[in-house]
Amino acid sequence: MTGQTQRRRAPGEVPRAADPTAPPPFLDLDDLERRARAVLDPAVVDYYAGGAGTETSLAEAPVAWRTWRLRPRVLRGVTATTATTLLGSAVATPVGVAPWAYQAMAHPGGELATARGAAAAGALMCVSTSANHSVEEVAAATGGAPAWFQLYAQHSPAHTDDLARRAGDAGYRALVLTVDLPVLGRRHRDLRNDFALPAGLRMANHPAPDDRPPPAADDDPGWVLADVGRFAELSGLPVVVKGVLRGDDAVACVQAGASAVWVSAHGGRQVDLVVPSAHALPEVVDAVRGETGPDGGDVEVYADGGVRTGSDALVALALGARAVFLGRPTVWGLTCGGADGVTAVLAGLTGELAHTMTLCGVATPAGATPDLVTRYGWTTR
Ligand SMILES: Cc1cc2nc3c(=O)[nH]c(=O)nc-3n(C[C@H](O)[C@H](O)[C@H](O)COP(=O)(O)O)c2cc1C
Ligand SMILES: O=C(O)C(=O)c1ccccc1
Repeated sequence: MTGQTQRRRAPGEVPRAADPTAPPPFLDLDDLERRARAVLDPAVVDYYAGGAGTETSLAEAPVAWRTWRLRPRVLRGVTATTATTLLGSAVATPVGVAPWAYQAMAHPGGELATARGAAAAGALMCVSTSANHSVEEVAAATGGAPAWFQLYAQHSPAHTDDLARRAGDAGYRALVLTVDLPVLGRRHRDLRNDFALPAGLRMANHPAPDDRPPPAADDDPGWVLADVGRFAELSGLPVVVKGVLRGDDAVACVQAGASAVWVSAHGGRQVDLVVPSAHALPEVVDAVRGETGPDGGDVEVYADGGVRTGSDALVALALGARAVFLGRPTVWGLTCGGADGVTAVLAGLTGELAHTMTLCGVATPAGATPDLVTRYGWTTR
C-alpha cells in the first residue's frame, strides 16, 4: 500500500514485467479489497461487504458523496495540515476507524491490531461492543491514543450498564450509542449463508455463552431518548449518538444530553433505501447549529458511509462534519496487513485529504466551510 518509487532503468536495460503482487504506488482501495477477498472465507466476505435488502443503499453511499463538487480556492499560499480535536482529544487526522464487529475474522490480531494501527496513524478508533477482544484489552492496545467505545443494548440491561461503566474506567474518551440497530437489518447474504461467528472466536464482551449477541429480541422496545443522559452519567463520558439521519432527531439527542451526533446509515446494513449520509449531513449540521452540548460547547457532527477518497472526506468536512470514519476500507486493511494495513489505509486517506486540501486552498479542517462545495449539476441560464 505504501508504494515505492520505481528505479529509473539504465540505458539498454531490458524492462522486467511488473510484479503482479506488488501493492500499487498510491492508496488503491479496490486493489486492497480484491486482495482481502482472496484470503477470506466467502461467508466472511459476505458479512463484511454486504448490506440490507437489495443493497441499493450500500451501493449508493459512495456515489452520494460524488453528487457534490469542490470549489477550489486559488492563490492562498496554503500547505494543509489535518490535525484536529475530537471532543477535546487531539488527533493527527479527522479520518477515524468506525466500529465494526468480529475483527479477529479478518486477522488474528483483531481489534488489538486495529488499535495499534490507528494509533500509529494518529487516528481515533471507535471500538465495537461486538469485539473479539474485551473493552479493557483493546484500551490497553491503544497505548494511550484516544479511543471511543461503541455500545449496543445487551440481552441483560445490567450487562449493558456494566459495559458503559467499564468503558469509562478503561479510559475511553467517549461512549458511542449506536441507535440504528434496534433489531438487525435483513442481510440476504448472511441469511443465505446462515452466517455465525466462526468456532474458536469469542464475543469478548459477552459474559456467558448463552448471552445473545445484540440486538435484543424483536419484542424489546430498545433504548429511548432518556437513555442518552443515563449512559453519560453511568460512564462519566461524553455521549455520541451514532446512526442519526434527521435534523429533528439530532436536536432531540443533543437536548437529551449528547455531546455529538454521528450521521450514519450503518454502511447500508440496516435500512435499505435510506437517505445517504452525504445528503443527510447538511440537514443535521443545520439543525444542531446554535445548540450547545452538556459542557456548553458546540455540538460536533461526524459522518460515515462510503467515504473512500480524500475528496469524499473533504466534501464531508465542508458539509460540516468534524470527522469521517471508515468501515470497510479498514476491514480490508486489517485483513491484508494487520496493524500496518490499518495504518496504511488511514495514513493513505489522510494523505489524499491533505493533498486535496492543499489543492483547494484549505489550510486546516476548520477551513473546510460550506462555500467549498456545490451540488453537482448543470444550471440553465
Ligand atoms: C462488518 C461490519 C460490522 C459493523 N459492526 C458495527 C458495530 O458493531 N457497531 C456499529 O455501531 N456499527 C457497525 N458497523 C457500521 C460501521 O460502524 C459504519 O457505520 C459503516 O461501516 C460505515 O460505512 P463504510 O463501511 O462504507 O465505510 C459495521 C459495519 C461493517 C461493515
Ligand atoms: O454487523 C453489524 O453491522 C453490526 O452492527 C453487528 C450487530 C450485532 C452483532 C455484531 C455486529
